[in-house]
Amino acid sequence: MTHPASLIIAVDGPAASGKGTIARALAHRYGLPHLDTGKLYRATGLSVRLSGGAPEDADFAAAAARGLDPALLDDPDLMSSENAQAASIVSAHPGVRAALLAVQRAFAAQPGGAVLDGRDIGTVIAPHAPAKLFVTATPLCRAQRRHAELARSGDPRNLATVLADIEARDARDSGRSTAPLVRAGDAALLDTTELGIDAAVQRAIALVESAIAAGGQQQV
Ligand SMILES: Nc1ncnc2c1ncn2[C@@H]1O[C@H](COP(=O)(O)OP(=O)(O)O)[C@@H](O)[C@H]1O
Ligand SMILES: Nc1ccn([C@@H]2O[C@H](COP(=O)(O)OP(=O)(O)O)[C@@H](O)[C@H]2O)c(=O)n1
Repeated sequence: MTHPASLIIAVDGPAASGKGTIARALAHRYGLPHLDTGKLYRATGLSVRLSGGAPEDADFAAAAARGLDPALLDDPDLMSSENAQAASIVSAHPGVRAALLAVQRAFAAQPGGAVLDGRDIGTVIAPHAPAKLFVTATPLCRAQRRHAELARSGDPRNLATVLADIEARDARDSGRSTAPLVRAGDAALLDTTELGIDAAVQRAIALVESAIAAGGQQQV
């Protein structure tokens, strides 16, 4: 199939649903740059923690987001469980989201297009993206995946703790008033609970191809 000259693919979903895995595979498939937007919120949470601030402090967190040091994106603590909770708390502050908006919109608007994954790509960052996926899986399935991933990195948390962490984050991400985690009305739903990685990626490609066939060019 011929593809539009510029293609933006928005991939949203809850923690450990497989959205990052799918977004990376789509970026490879279509030769597009990829942005894991969760890392921006994780870096903001980490910055607040390293400065001794509280993630609940909206002004402190917004200042951290405005002055983000790109080196934090490579910090070993970025992907830790503690930092995931901090990211979820700082991400609910409107000032944090406002500070991180421009860089994400600019990434989406680059010539040729891009793949972005997060919570609000299809609703806020790139609402006119022609291809949108909402990736999900049951909480237990997501906890099992994240538990295995954390165990590989040496994190000793048990499955029940990982599940509780994921449910707390889901509730916070879905319940916040600014840019909550919600499926865009025009996003295709992709439940990966019963799908392995290869099957999930193939399904994602099929959904993107359908969206391209139905849509065409787009603006951010
Ligand atoms: N369909 C799948 N089946 C099994 N494991 C998966 C699947 N998709 C992703 N994973 C694994 O689950 C973990 C979380 O996936 P990831 O893509 O990082 O999720 P997210 O970006 O939604 O947090 C990773 O270890 C990844 O390899
Ligand atoms: N576009 C985004 C991406 C992440 N986030 C927040 O950042 C946290 C970490 O995101 P992440 O994508 O790295 O988390 P995982 O899904 O990989 O566990 C999430 O729990 C959200 O609170 C957000 O609010 N908006």
